[in-house]
Amino acid sequence: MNKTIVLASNNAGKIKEFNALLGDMGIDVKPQSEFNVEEAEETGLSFIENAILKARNACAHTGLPALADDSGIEVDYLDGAPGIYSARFAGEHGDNEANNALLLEKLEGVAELERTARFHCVLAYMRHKDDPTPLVFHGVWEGRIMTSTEGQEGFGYDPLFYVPECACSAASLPKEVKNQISHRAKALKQLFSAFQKQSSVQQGTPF
Ligand SMILES: O=P(O)(O)OP(=O)(O)OP(=O)(O)OC[C@H]1O[C@@H](n2cnc3c(O)ncnc32)[C@H](O)[C@@H]1O
Ligand SMILES: [Mg+2]
Repeated sequence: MNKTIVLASNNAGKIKEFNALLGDMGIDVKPQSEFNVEEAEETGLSFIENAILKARNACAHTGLPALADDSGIEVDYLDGAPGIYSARFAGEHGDNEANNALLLEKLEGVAELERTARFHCVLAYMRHKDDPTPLVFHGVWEGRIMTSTEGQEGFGYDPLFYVPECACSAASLPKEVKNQISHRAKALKQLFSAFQKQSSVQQGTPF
C-alpha cells in the first residue's frame, strides 16, 4: 500500500525530476505547494542541515512524512562556491540566468583543467516533525564548468555543467539520461534501497 509523502521543494525543475524518478519506484509524492506549506528558511551551514530544516518544516505543516532536497554546485577554482548558496549566488533566489552569468564571469580566462566542479544532492526523509533519526542520503555528480551555455533541458546550472561521460552539457542530455546519472538520481537510488530494506523488515509499509 502506498502512503503519501510530501515533497518539500518549490523548485519546478527538481519536482519534475522527482516525479519521474519516484513514479518509477511506485512512491506517491505530492509537492508541498498542494498543502500551502510556507517555504522554510535555509539557515543551515551545510546541505544536510538545510535538507533537514526543509523536511521538518513540511512535516510540521502537513502532519505527513516529508522528503527534502538541498543541492548545489561546488566549483574548485572558487574554493567550493557557490555550494549551499547556489540558488542565490547572484543575489536573488532562483535567478538562474544571473547565477550562470556570474559563474561564467568568475571563471573568465580560467583553463579547462581548473574548471572542475560537482553537483551535490542531499536528501532528508523524515517520518514526522520530531523524527529523531532523519534518513539522509548524498549523491555527487562530477564535471566541469563550460565557457558558454549549451542545451535547453534541465534547469539551474545544467547549461554550464559539462558531463565528461556524455561529452556534452547536462542541459543537452535527454531527461531520461540525466535521471539515470545525476547527483539527484544517485541519492534517490540510495533512498529507494533503504526503503526496500525497511519494507522487508516491517512487512507492508516501506515507511
Ligand atoms: O529549496 P527548494 O524549494 O527545493 O528549491 P531551491 O531551488 O531553493 O533549491 P536549493 O535550495 O536546494 O538550491 C539548489 C540550487 O542548486 C542548483 N541545482 C541543484 N540541482 C541542480 C541540477 O540538477 N541541475 C542544475 N542546477 C541544480 C539550482 O540552481 C538550485 O536552485
Ligand atoms: Mg532552496
